[in-house]
Amino acid sequence: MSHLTESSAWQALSSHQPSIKHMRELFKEDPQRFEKMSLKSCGFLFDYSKNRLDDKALELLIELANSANLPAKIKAMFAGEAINTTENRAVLHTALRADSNADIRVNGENIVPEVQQTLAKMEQFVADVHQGTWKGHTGKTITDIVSIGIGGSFLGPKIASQALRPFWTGHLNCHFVANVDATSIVEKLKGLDPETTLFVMSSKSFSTQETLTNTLSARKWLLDSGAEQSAVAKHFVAITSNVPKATEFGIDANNIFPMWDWVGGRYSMWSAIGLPVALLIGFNAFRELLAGAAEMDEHFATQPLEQNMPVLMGMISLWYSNFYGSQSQVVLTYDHYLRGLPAYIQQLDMESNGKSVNLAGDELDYTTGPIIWGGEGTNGQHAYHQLIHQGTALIPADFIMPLNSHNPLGEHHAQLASNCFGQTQALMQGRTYEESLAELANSSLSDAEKDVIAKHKVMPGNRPSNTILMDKLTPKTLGSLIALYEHRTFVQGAIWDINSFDQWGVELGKVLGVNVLAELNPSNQCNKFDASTNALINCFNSNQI
Ligand SMILES: O=P(O)(O)OC[C@H]1O[C@H](O)[C@H](O)[C@@H](O)[C@@H]1O
Repeated sequence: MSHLTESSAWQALSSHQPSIKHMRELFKEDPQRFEKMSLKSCGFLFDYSKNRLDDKALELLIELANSANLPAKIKAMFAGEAINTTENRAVLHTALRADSNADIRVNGENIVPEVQQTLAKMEQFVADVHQGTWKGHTGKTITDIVSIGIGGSFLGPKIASQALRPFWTGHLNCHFVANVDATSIVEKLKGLDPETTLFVMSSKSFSTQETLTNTLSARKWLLDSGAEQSAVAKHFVAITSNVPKATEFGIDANNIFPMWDWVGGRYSMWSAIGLPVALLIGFNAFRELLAGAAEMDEHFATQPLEQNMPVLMGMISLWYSNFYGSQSQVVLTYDHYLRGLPAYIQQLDMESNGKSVNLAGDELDYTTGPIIWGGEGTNGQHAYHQLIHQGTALIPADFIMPLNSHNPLGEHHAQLASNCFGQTQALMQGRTYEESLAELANSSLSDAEKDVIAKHKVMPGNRPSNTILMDKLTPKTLGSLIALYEHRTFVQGAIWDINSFDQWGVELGKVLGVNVLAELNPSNQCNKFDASTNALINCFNSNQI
């Protein structure tokens, strides 16, 4: 038994869980349930009343958070302590959106001035590109940005650009290349003009195979168009923490935007990794994005645990993972512009909390990160909501929706909202056998047939959901929303005593992939590895199924 599962709060939660009534009963018993289990802050209404929680469970979850020293761990992160213990690094994505007068030290040095200098460099660059001061090698204004990056160097800018489409200034179009599959870059370059295309190469390590390969192909595309080598300086900029490797690669030193090792890749869109977003929406709007995140930081750092949105979201999610055996959780965005957000949260949370040893390196005796997935509503209702309503798995859901659409059109938004709210209600209350049978009362079925069909129509309900509403999707609310999920992830990692900020699990596949690559050529009959891998390699080499 670990320190966590031995704790009195954990034990109390475990013994209390079976006594919690069906949500239908909880709502019947307490007309004030919504008032007691909802929160307004940072422009959000956070409704957590449709959860399998009573007052006692909530109280014990907060007690568990305190017994895990969550308040002290939150302070340690904001203070720049090396909480990423396996890499001996601070975790300071919050510093990227901190006030310019803040004093946040890493190894005794205040890092805020360099963050501000980089923001200023970004702002000037955005202005130069927008105003045509920055031109291509033939003197033409830039029309298209091609962002090359993967993982945390891709998904943040990608989904933020998509979410903030109504805020694009109109100066530029943007294309994202991530996968090493040539189809990605070939399709994205189709129809682009080498004279007016700017490549933004994003790689914290400057050693990611996919990104380097795509950048080499992009450079070849430019030079094959007849451009001189000197043209590269006008069509490539880079964001990296590895400046020497970037200059060695041929990126002009003046075109390199720094980032730092105290920013994790999946937490980096607030840094110069967010340059594609700033180029699309303008720098003032990018500052709004940062301000939204900063507001959530302030909330997270100052609010008592029981009034703290990321803490409540994190603890409620943990409640289902550790006390209901829930293996996956779903994020449902009832907004087409937010259709990419579930994938972003998936990367953020699963790469952070997909761990199985604690900070000391000991195997854990409890579940950690859930499988995060999701998509846009109402599409999911026609795809996977059946399982969420009537499947055997318990899948807690987050519903996210703005009150106001950027595209008000007749009944559309009211119908979207009615679906969002109707789904959370159906998940909560379900449909009893008696209700199902009553619905069949006038059917021509026999009594025996009605009995069977009614059983198939029963929906257990008691399926939990959080609902997050905002006035409108803007750079500010998007910033607060993403920061909310960053801190939710932090909360869970802190309780589970794991390192949410390294990712040792992604390395082996890459190393083995390099060994396989060395065996891929038509004349080679590989027998170096296991029978399966050898066979796959030889099938590829022979180009024959
Ligand atoms: O930004 P880069 O150094 O190119 O890394 C890109 C991505 O690759 C790695 O595999 C990590 O899993 C990600 O956290 C990272 O964002």
